[in-house]
Amino acid sequence: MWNKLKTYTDAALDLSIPALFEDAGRAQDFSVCAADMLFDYSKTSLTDDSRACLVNMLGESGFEARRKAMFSGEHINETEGRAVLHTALRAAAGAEIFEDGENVVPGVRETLDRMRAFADALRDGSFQGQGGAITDVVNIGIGGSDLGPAMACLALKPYHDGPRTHFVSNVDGAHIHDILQGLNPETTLILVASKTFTTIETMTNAQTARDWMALSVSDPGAQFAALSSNLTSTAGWGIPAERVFGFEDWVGGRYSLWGPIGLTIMIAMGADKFEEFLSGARAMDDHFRTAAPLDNMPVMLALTGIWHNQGLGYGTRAVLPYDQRLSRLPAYLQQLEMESNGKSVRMDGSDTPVHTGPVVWGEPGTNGQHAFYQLIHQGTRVIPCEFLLAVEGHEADLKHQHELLVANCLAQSEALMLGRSLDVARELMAAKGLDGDELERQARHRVFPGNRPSTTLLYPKLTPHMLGQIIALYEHRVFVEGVMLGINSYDQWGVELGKQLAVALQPIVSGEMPADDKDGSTRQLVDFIRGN
Ligand SMILES: O=P(O)(O)OC[C@H]1O[C@H](O)[C@H](O)[C@@H](O)[C@@H]1O
Repeated sequence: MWNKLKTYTDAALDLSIPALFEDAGRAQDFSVCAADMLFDYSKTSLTDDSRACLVNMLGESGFEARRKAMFSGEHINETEGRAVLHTALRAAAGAEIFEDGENVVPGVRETLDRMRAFADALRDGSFQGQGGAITDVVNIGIGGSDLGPAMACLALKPYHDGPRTHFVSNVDGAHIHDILQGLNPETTLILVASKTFTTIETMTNAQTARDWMALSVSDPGAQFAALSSNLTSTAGWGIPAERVFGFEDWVGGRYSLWGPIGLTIMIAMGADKFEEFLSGARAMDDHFRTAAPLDNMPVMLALTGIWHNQGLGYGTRAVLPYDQRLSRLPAYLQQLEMESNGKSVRMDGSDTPVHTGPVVWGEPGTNGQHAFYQLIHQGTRVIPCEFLLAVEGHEADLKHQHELLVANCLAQSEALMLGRSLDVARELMAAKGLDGDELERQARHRVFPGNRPSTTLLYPKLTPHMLGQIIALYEHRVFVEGVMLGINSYDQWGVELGKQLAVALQPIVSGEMPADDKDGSTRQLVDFIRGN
């Protein structure tokens, strides 16, 4: 399958992206409009033929059957024997989705109703802390139990009208120290968010929070709630069932913000807005499961990714939201994409013949422009850039700033594609009065190679509904890329080894055990730490 693509990638290396626009219809032909969004991938080297090859490869990968299998609750997470049903968390009330013969939607809706009642009680003050109404909510969780809700809470700041929200994830005591420092334990609620309820960082921070609260209130446990699929452990931790919001093992941690793990989002902006967030994701689900490949936004986002990474060998992908409130989107996507598709063995146990997921990274524009864009424009590596941009900002009184933001975003994709030729650079230097060797030397530094690919996702405004669409778009992109690679996007065995070794190293670091059986480097590090 990958050999077929090589014919096109070889040819693409000599293509001029600007020249492709001699076809007046290119921008439109190489774009997808769906659900009020525009995904423009025309500033890439994809052509009709290479795109058709990718669409064929998609067909050969068994994509359609796999998509159906996912939505219908089959156990496509084969290494863990689980279904992959985060889409059920946002299904319409009344929908029917079966897992092991049971319709899971009523249970999902019941949990959402319980979340709503709890969030309402916090927001209207009927749930009281030991010093009055709850003013602050701290979500203690890590990975999927942190990145999603933290990213979404920041993204939807204009909609916050509930208690303040905070996130603690790192086991580094500095994190919880700095967050709790400014809070009143009598009016703070702690949400312990952990699918497994065993993650050492989260359980350690939760205990620290309980100790902190116990210094000021007589019943610290009364201001704790749990978001988890491990109901035995939440009970063991002393959190009463009415404040435990559970979910099933068919929700992967990095796909879990649509249910209980999203409770912080619901508390911040209210259950109705949270429903809008879910409905956005649902709209993207409906689009993804029905649209033909060329009209299917997640599919084309994925095929563009495959073209750049597996096809052309560009090993990283920059995600560049020109939207300050999406500043945590790159971090969120790092887990979503790199934990999902960072594999090297296929479903059948064989090695993958091509690279799997790319390195995903990024920062919001325009900040990144003043930091790392230099390398994107003139460095030796080609880095496909994925721009995201809202047509309208929330700050009506700062429209001129939004226009500047938009202009910058468009300017970057234009500059990447068009570059600046040596001739133009020479003219610039001549205009500055240079000539001869010095003109030539200076001009060379001012050349932009151009022909650098980027895509742009435009959306009207970052509302709860729109954010739901955007996140679901990326979730489905990961699915499509995973299917084409033949890997399981829904396990994460690669995080296990370090965790096990950390447990074994703790008594060595504290000095209770010798480091004798460790390698020379680890022994040296331990000696230095102990010696200091
Ligand atoms: O929600 P938890 O069970 O605490 O897990 C938190 C995180 O820990 C792990 O190491 C996994 O790699 C992540 O996928 C997960 O989101």
